[in-house]
Amino acid sequence: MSALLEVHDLHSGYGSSQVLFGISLSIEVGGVSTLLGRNGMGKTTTVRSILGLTPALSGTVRFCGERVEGYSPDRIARMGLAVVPEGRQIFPTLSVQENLLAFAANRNSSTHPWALERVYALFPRLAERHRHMGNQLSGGEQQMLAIGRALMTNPHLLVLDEATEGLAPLVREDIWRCLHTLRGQGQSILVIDKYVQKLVKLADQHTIIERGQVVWQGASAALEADHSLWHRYIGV
Ligand SMILES: Nc1ncnc2c1ncn2[C@@H]1O[C@H](COP(=O)(O)OP(=O)(O)OP(=O)(O)O)[C@@H](O)[C@H]1O
Repeated sequence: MSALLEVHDLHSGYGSSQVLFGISLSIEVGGVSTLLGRNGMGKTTTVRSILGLTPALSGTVRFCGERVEGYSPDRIARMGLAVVPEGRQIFPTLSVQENLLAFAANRNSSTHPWALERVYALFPRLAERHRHMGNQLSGGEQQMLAIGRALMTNPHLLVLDEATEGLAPLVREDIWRCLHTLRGQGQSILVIDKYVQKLVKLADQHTIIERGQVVWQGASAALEADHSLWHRYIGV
């Protein structure tokens, strides 16, 4: 397998406040990886820096074999990097269907691209609500819509930042089920979340960060076996 995303020694921050101090991680094609750590440790900033929203101070970001630091967020997104951001950011005054169609594209040149029917099969709830406006949806439905909208771009890499945050346990289960399905279909995914118990079942590789630095990296079996890591760095 070849690396889809390779981040090397990334330093980044906001104005004079440096937040990342040398983050390195990589995701293989078809791989599922996580970024873990307590609140405020730099997970979202890492994603923002990969996407070009927060410019890197130094270090390299390679996506699909191309150096992308300095590229605009739009250009990186068009290369096939889709982020489901914290807070979902769906369009409140567009219907479910209009939200899904808003950015539809075939960015990974798939022979079996995502289309409305496929998203509705993954999330039957969205099919039932397809005429409802974004602002009429529950939190869980909004999250499903945000994931569906990202999939409609047919991304090489899907990044989920706290996708299960604030959701009821049953709805959370729905999101995990969907991510397992996507994994089975070969979708490369980077997940930021705090439910380690679920993540060790879903993902292959994990990166734990603390105060903007990588403190541990490894496979699911190693993370599952060492609960002291969970307590020390993730707070569970
Ligand atoms: N726009 C910003 N301007 C200045 N500082 C910021 C900004 N966004 C985040 N920070 C700071 O950067 C640090 C890392 O935040 P970040 O959001 O990356 O953490 P996180 O690990 O994703 O945590 P959370 O789960 O709380 O989102 C924090 O100290 C935060 O206060």
